[in-house]
Amino acid sequence: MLPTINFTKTEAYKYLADHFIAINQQSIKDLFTEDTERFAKFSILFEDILFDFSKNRINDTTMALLVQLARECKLDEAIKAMYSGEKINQTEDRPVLHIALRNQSNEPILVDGQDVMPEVNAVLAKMEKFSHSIISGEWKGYTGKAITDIVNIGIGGSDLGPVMVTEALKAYKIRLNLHFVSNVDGTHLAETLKAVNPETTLFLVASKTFTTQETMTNANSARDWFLDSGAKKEDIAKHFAALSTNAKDVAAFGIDTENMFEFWDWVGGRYSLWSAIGLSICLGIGYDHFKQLLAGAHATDQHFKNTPFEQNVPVILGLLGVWYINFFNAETQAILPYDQYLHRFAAYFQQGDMESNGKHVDRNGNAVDYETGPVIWGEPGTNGQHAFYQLIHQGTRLIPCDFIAPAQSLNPLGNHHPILLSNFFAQTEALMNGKSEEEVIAELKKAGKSEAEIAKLAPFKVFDGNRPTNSILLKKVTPYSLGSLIALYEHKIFVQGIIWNIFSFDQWGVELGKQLAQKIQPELVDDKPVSSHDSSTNGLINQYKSWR
Ligand SMILES: O=P(O)(O)OC[C@H]1O[C@@H](O)[C@H](O)[C@@H](O)[C@@H]1O
Repeated sequence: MLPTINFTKTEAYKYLADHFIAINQQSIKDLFTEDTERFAKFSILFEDILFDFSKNRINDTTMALLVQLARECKLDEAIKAMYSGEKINQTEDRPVLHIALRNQSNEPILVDGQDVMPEVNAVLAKMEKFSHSIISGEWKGYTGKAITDIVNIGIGGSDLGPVMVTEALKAYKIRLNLHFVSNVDGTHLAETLKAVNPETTLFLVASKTFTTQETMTNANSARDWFLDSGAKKEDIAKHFAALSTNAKDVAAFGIDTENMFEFWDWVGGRYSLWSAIGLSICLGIGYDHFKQLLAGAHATDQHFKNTPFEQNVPVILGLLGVWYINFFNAETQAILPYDQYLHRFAAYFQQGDMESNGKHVDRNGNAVDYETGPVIWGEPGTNGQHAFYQLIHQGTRLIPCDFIAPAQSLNPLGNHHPILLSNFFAQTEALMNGKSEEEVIAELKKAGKSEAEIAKLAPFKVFDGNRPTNSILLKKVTPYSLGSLIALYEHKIFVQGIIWNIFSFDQWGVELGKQLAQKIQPELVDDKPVSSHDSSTNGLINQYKSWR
């Protein structure tokens, strides 16, 4: 059982509330002037990842109190409970064990007294064998040709992780072309099918439950398309595989259970890229690289489990988020990767974070009276700079930002990378320092502006600064470092869920819309006007019927 402490009633929270008043008067810039050790103090080198959190609105007291908060909320007990396979996903009565999927130490992890590692390793071995035979061309399609294209059909956690990782590691691609179909909008599948040949395509139907409407609709249409191409029913075995926990429905769909890659109900959808759901990753970059991804995540798992909170990257990331959300009233968190390959990183953690911590009922079943999970958003730099950074620099809202960049480029083209990185360094400096009125006036004078022009323009050119950022500098994007980075963010979400006293591993909030859609679908079959809803929904449905 997880602790059920209301963090706003802790001693640390009370101290933090007082401390906030003091720190709110101070600028990060001044904090740097006061403390020459600040960078050394507030940065952590974890393997090949430098995590610099010194450009935050914190000092020694803040960090000590935040750590005290984590202790009072019994974060240590919660971490132990997760790692030992306790059923901490209490509303679904399941353990939360994505750490087992990458447990390279092979130390037993028990669920109901049974070690899960042999099963985990057996599926990994099956993935290894299968991906080798597809990549090598040994596996043949129904006309005897090698597979050239993989189409992963899945949605949510059965799509976003593999998409993000295969994009991030595109430089490691071996030979297969990867496609991802998630949206039930027929356009997604239709456009994908235009680009592939049924004789050389392997479909992966990725669904934990194997009941998700969008995925099953896309999978059925893909199967029809395949059979319409002249293939026979028995050829499905050569062109369809399933990644699922539901063997019964996989067999009913017509997929040979030999081609089923299993995982378990203790793997949350949004934490499943490490499981059989990662098969598209194996096929794209090869099993050895997939193993490296798992090894990187395992290193983070060890760090999270064994490192004192003061030096623990996910703990600090999580606590800083709490600091801004619950004391500074920040509503959003930006994730800004300065790496084109990481262009889906923020989108991936939109599900990871918002589906986990977008909750308003605490672990006692009571509505909370404080804010919980933030809105996660972001785009790769420098594109974001030319789009929404205006608001981050001069808008009215405080937006904590995570800047992420690799020191080494995988495409060292001319001077592109130094230009990219100079922007990465400049932005966090600018957000912290801002530009004072005196500086603006001096600049305008130098540019030869008149007194009147200066008075008119100066207010618009001032930057308040004092806007907090984390910088995460990776040596290089590799399968290993990416695995570590993803796991850092996963555990950050866990930390925040524990502090906010919410359940991070269920997702009841996605059900209502699904239920209503199921009810509406039969109402769309004929042209009769509907009157069973509110006037807006009736009006929209009836207009749709008259236009289609
Ligand atoms: O893998 P499945 O069972 O098809 O589920 C896909 C997604 O379905 C959504 O409804 C859930 O909110 C996600 O968490 C999940 O990842």
